[in-house]
Amino acid sequence: MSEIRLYISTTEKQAEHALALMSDAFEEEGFAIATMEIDEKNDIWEASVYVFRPDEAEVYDRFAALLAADFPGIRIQREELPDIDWIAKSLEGLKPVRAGRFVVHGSHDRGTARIGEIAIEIDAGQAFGTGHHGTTAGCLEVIHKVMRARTVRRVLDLGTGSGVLAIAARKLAPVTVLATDIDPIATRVARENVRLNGIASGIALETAPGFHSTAFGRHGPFDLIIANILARPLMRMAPQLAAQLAPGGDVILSGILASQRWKVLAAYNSLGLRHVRTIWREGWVTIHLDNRR
Ligand SMILES: C[S@@+](CC[C@H](N)C(=O)[O-])C[C@H]1O[C@@H](n2cnc3c(N)ncnc32)[C@H](O)[C@@H]1O
Repeated sequence: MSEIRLYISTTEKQAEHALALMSDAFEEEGFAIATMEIDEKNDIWEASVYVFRPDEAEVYDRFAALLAADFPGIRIQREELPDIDWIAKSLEGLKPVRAGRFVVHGSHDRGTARIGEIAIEIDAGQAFGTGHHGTTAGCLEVIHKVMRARTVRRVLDLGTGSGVLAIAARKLAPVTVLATDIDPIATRVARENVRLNGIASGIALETAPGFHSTAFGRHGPFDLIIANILARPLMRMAPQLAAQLAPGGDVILSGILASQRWKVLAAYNSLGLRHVRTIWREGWVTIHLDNRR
């Protein structure tokens, strides 16, 4: 059955607002919603709800009613999506992913990087982080933005999974990285990936739940802390995370559903961290904060 995308064209700020309205109205009923950036330079975004044909008329009317007050006169557009070929779709999942300057690829796609891109090789395995998930890609994008803007020396990658983010930071600049995970399998896989990516030094791997390790004292404080975990542990660990941040440092948080972002932001704002940007990918948000005044 064909799927239909109903969408509006907005600015980034408006897309955020539309998504909040849409998540209240549609998400509980199982309709997928999303925002995506269309044109970074001109700040053009789209906010979409996905429906199957039998629901289209009803969802269209509800979408129009939802937008009437805050987006008067906005045009709801429609795109019919082709029927999905699931085999092709599953192979697509193995294709290289581009985010920031990084291209994350499997071993079957070696040599895929274009001039100026940084290749990271990760095969799908027992640890999270091939780059295909919106949270990983969001983190990669913000890592690139932060490290392009200023000199970073010490990085913490909390919940490293496959090690993809630690590898990205180390490949981008001569930083030292402490990469930790609660799961010993993840730290083993990350160690293999570090080696596979030709990184001989600069990344220390440690198995630890949250901040329960002496490694933090040895390697911190950090100029950049990246934690792609989940909203609840991120809120719970906010005081320890903030305590590990060097003055003038940056924090990248992900694993947060769009509807949870305000609570996470509040937890970190109350510790003196300031919101810099939010990246939206497939219903997940990546939040960038800093402690510069
Ligand atoms: C969503 S994955 C992120 C992996 C990778 N950093 C990425 O961005 O693709 C979250 C990882 O955090 C780890 N994790 C979950 N809770 C943790 C905790 N309290 N302390 C350390 N690691 C944790 C999980 O084992 C998992 O490998």
